Amino acid sequence: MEFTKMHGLGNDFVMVNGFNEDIADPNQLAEAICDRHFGVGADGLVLILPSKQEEADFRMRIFNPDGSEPEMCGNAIRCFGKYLYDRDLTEKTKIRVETLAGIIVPELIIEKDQVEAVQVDMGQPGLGSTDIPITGVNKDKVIKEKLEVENEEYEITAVSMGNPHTVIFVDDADDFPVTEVGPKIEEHPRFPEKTNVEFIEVMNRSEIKMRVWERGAGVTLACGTGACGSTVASILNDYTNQKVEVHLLGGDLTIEWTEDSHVYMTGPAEEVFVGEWIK
Ligand SMILES: N[C@H](CCC[C@H](N)C(=O)O)C(=O)O
Repeated sequence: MEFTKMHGLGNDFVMVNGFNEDIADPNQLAEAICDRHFGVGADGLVLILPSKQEEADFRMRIFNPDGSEPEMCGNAIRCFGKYLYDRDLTEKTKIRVETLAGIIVPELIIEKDQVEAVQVDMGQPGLGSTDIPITGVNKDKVIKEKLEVENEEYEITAVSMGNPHTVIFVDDADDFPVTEVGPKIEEHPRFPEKTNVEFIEVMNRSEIKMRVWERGAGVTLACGTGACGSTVASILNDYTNQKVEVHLLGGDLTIEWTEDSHVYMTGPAEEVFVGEWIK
């Protein structure tokens, strides 16, 4: 099976063209191929598929290294758009992609016939407790909610980008024990679908620093939906303006959200190599 290795700010993916390859058990394949010692190694498996919906051009399915299938992936959808353009699978530069989070629209920014960057309409965030979902609270915005984690209490703001994000504001993101606290919140019983966990240091009203523990993946160098959710959370708490530079371990994303409208994410997408999976 041919695959293409791509990444968005070091959040890396094995891309497989579902038009040419028949994948019988993508959950199992994701676990095997994402393994960094016994497989290719990646933060996710991404399938390029024909859309089942009239109003979409293609369909994207994403699988975490633990085999789970999340609703969306921001860094992957930028890679998805570049993949299609570079292989002449579309002439469009604004592509409508069917996902479990709805139709998401990457727009390719082309310079000298190269994909310089990708701006993505990530849709509207879900703010209510049932959107996340989170139990034990019933509000249309989950802001400064108390979460008991073993003998600690955290103040969280929860936002859905189709997938769940639990945002905690901290004084020093570099210094925070992400690998210790992240999994306890990911698996917390108040999250029926588990959750991604973002730790945010507000630098000023237009910059935040983000560290992330991803649902089904653990620490990653970048998380696109997480950067969107964290920006929405920062605006809801009036810590930042509507356009924010998000500084991640792998680089920077520009996120913009005007209340009651869509979230827009802009960032790079890179292709690293093509390979053949023989297992
Ligand atoms: N692990 C995430 C999916 C990948 C999201 C992230 N890699 C991104 O760029 O949005 C989840 O289970 O919701």
